Amino acid sequence: MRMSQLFAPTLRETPAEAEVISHQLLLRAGFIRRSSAGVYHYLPLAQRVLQKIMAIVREEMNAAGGQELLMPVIQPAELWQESGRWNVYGDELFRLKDRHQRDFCLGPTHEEIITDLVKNNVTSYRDLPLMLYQIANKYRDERRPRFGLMRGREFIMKDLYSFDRDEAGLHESYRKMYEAYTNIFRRCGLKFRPVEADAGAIGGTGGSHEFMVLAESGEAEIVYCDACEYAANVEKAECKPQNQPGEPALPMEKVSTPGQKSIEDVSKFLKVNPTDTIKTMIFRADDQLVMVLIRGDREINEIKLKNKLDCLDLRLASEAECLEVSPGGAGYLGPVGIKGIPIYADLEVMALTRAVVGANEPEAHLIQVLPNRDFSVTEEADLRMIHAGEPCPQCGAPVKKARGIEVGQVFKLGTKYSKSMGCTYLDEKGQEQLMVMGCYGVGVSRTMASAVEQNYDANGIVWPVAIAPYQVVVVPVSNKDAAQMEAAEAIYKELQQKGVDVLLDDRAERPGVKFKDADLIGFPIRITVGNKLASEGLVEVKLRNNGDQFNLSRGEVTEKVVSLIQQSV
Ligand SMILES: O=C(C[C@@H]1CCCCN1)Cn1cnc2cc(Cl)c(F)cc2c1=O
Ligand SMILES: [Mg+2]
Ligand SMILES: [Mg+2]
Repeated sequence: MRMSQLFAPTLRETPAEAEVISHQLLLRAGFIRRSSAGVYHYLPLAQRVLQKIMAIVREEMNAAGGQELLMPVIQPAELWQESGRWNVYGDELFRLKDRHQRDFCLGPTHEEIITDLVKNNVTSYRDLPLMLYQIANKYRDERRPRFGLMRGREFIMKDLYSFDRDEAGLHESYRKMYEAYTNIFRRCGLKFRPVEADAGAIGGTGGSHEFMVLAESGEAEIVYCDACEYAANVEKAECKPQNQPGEPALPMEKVSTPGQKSIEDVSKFLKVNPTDTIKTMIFRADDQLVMVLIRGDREINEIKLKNKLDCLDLRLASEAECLEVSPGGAGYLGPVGIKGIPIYADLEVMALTRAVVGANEPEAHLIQVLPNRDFSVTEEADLRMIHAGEPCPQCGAPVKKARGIEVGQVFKLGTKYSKSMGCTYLDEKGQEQLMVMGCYGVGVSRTMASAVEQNYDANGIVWPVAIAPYQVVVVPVSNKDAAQMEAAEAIYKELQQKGVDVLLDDRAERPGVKFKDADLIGFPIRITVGNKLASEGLVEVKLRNNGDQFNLSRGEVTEKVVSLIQQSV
C-alpha cells in the first residue's frame, strides 16, 4: 500500500471530546471517526488491526473446537419473553418495531437466539458437546457512551456458546475456553490477567472469569495477590472480617449531635474511631426498602448486596423514602428500634462492642451500642468492598489493587437458558435432559483500544507487531532523489514478496512530517532511505517500541527486517 493512496486522515490536535489516550490517538492517527454517540467508523487502518485480532480469535476458537456461524442482529421479542429477560433490561436494550408493529431488539448478546437455534436443531447426546461462535456487532444503548471504542453503543464481539450434556462437560468446555483466551491475549501482545468475576444478572450456575488488560484508564478495579494466584474483580472479591478486639459493654446513651451527619463528622465530634461507628444506609431493592449496615470505615459493595438480595434493580433510597423509615432522615439512620424492614449487616458489624449509630431522630446519635443487645438483624453477609493491604482471602498475604479493562468474560450458565427455553437432548437411555451451557465473550473492538491504552508514548501509538495495521513503513527521505525513491520502491516490493505487511510513504511531504506520522500511527518498524544510501550504501532501520536503530547495507535490509518480525510476533 502507498501512503499517498491511504485513507487515514491524521489530526495535529487532540479532539476535546476524547478523554482517554486510546480515544485520542485512534482519532488523531486516522483509525476511527465518530458517526454518533458511541458509534464509530473503523477506517482502513483500524479495519486492518481488527482483522488481525479476529484472525487470532478465530484460530483459537477453532482450535478449541468452536464452529463459526453468523446469527441475526435483529432478534424477536418472543425469545426474550420466553427467557424472561424482555422486561429485565430497560433502556439499554435497543428495541424496535417492524412494519407490522411486531417487537424486536438489536442483539446486545445472543443467549436467547442461539438456545432457540440449538433447541430446534440438536436432539441427541451424540451431537454434544457443541461449541458455536460468531464475530459480529452488538448493540447496547449505554446511557453515557464514552472513552471511544471502550464503551460504545455498537461494538464488535466474539461470542461463543457451549452446549454440554452435564456439568462435567461444561467444566471441560470452560477450561478449554479459559485456555484459548489466555492464548488470544498473549498472542495480541497484551499484559492481561484473568480474575474471578461476578456473574451478574446473567446468573447461571455461577462461575465466571473476566480477562482484564491492565491499564490505569480501566473502568474495572481488580484485587490480586503476589504471593498466590488469587485475583478477582473487586465486585466479587471475598472479604474476611477484620475485627478489632472488643471492650466490656457499657449502657447505650443518646447524645446530641447537631448537624453531624457523615461518619467523618460524627467520629470527630464524638472523638471516636470510624471503626467504632456503623454506617447505616437504606436501599430500594426492586420495590422493597431494606436497611444495610457496614462498619463506618468501609464501603458498601452494591454488587454483593444485589446478589444477596437477589433483586433486579437496586438503588439508594431517597431522603423521602428514608423519612418513611426513620424520622431522622438519611443523616441520622441507625438500626436501633427499627421495625418493619429487613436489616442486613456486613460480617464486621455484629462484632462491635461500643458502636455509634444514628438515633433515628434529627441531630442525635446513640453511643456505646452493643449489637444483639440493642438491635438485631435479618441476616449477616459479606457486603463490603475489599481494601488494598488487607489479607488475601486465599493465602493471607496483603492484597494489591489495580485497574483493568475487561476485554473478555467467560461464564458457566448451567441450565438457566435451556430450562426457560426448553433446550433438551435425548441421552443414551432416550431420557430427555437439559443441555448445560456456557458463554464466552471477547470484546474485539475494545481489545484494539486496550492495546493502545497499554502501548503508547509521547509520539503516538506503539502497536504490538501481531496486530499492527502494517508491520513496516518504508520512508524515502526525498522524493526528488531518484536513487532514494528507486531503492525505497525496491525494498517495499522485496518485503511484499516475503509476505511482510509493508506501507510505502511515497508522499511529497517533508521528512519530518513522514517521521511524525510514522510514529503517531505506530508502525513497529520504520525503514528510512536517506543520504546514507548514496554516501555509504546504508539504509536505516528503526524499531518503534524501544528506539533501537540499525544501519544496514542495502542488500541485507530485507533479511534483517523479516527476522526482526519473526522474533517479535
Ligand atoms: O452479555 C452478557 C453475558 C455474555 C457475555 C459474553 C458473551 C455472551 N453474553 C451479559 N449481558 C451484558 N449486558 C447486557 C445488556 C443488555 Cl441491553 C442485555 F439485554 C443483556 C445483556 C447481557 O446479557
Ligand atoms: Mg463483567
Ligand atoms: Mg462483560
